[in-house]
Amino acid sequence: MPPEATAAIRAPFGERLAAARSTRGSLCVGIDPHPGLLDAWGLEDSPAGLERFSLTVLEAVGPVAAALKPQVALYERHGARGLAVLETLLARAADAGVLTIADAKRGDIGSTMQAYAEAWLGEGRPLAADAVTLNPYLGFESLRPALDLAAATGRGVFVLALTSNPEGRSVQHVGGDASVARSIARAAAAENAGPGPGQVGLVIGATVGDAAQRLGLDLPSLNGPVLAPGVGAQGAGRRELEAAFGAALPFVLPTSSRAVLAAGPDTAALRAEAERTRDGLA
Ligand SMILES: O=C(O)c1cc(=O)[nH]c(=O)n1[C@@H]1O[C@H](COP(=O)(O)O)[C@@H](O)[C@H]1O
Repeated sequence: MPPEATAAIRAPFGERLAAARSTRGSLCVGIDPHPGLLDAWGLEDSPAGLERFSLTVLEAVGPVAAALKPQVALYERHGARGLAVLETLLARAADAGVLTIADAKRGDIGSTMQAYAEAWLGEGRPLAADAVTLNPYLGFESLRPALDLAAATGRGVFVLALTSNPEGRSVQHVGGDASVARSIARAAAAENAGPGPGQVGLVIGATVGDAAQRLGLDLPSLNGPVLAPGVGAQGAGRRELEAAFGAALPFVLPTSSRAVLAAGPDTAALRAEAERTRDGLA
């Protein structure tokens, strides 16, 4: 057994997320250090600017969010030094008891997927977060190494089902009752068959309207969390979340990046904006 799959040293992700939501409320804040935001904060578009931005968000928003979701592309564009900043952010968040979801949207054939799983979920790996986003385009079962490693290490995954962008429909909605999105949701639910809240979540954008109901996704039987990006900059708010999820809203973790981040760099203003967003969606 590889070192990444040693016995879990933490409670299962589903339980840890539920605990964070009950104490800090149900908002995930994305850390997306776009060059324009760095500029608006008076920071350079450089690894140093990235680090200042990331640690400020952690300090200001960590205590009032269920989780933070760094978008890894914004770190990758700075190369090795950008990824070093991401490592620092993930380590500091872990020290502060703040859950992290690495938004990496990984997916590949099984042998390569094993390496992605180890990179983002493996015990002792520098980029391991509490959870990672996964892309099931190569087939849900291609994600098996990540599903198994998450279960073994008390970490989680969020599998793309209905994404917030309009182009997603051309793949995810196809097939009516036998849509790709529905098959992904069913496969995720099968992974969460235990008694506690499961560690396999779905990504369903807050902007998708009634697509989840129309395509027959049975979210209450998922027994896992639903990450719902699209709040704020992409136009969704409380009304759109209700339209998208209805009675399944308690399982949903609304997610906002740019709209909250724009309130910085002042930490008090940033925290107040995160709280205002969170409370406005509750
Ligand atoms: O997986 C994601 O986080 C994600 C899925 C999706 O369907 N739509 C979506 O916008 N996202 C991510 O969520 C973030 C949204 O950012 P804002 O539009 O600034 O709130 C970006 O990092 C996206 O990559």
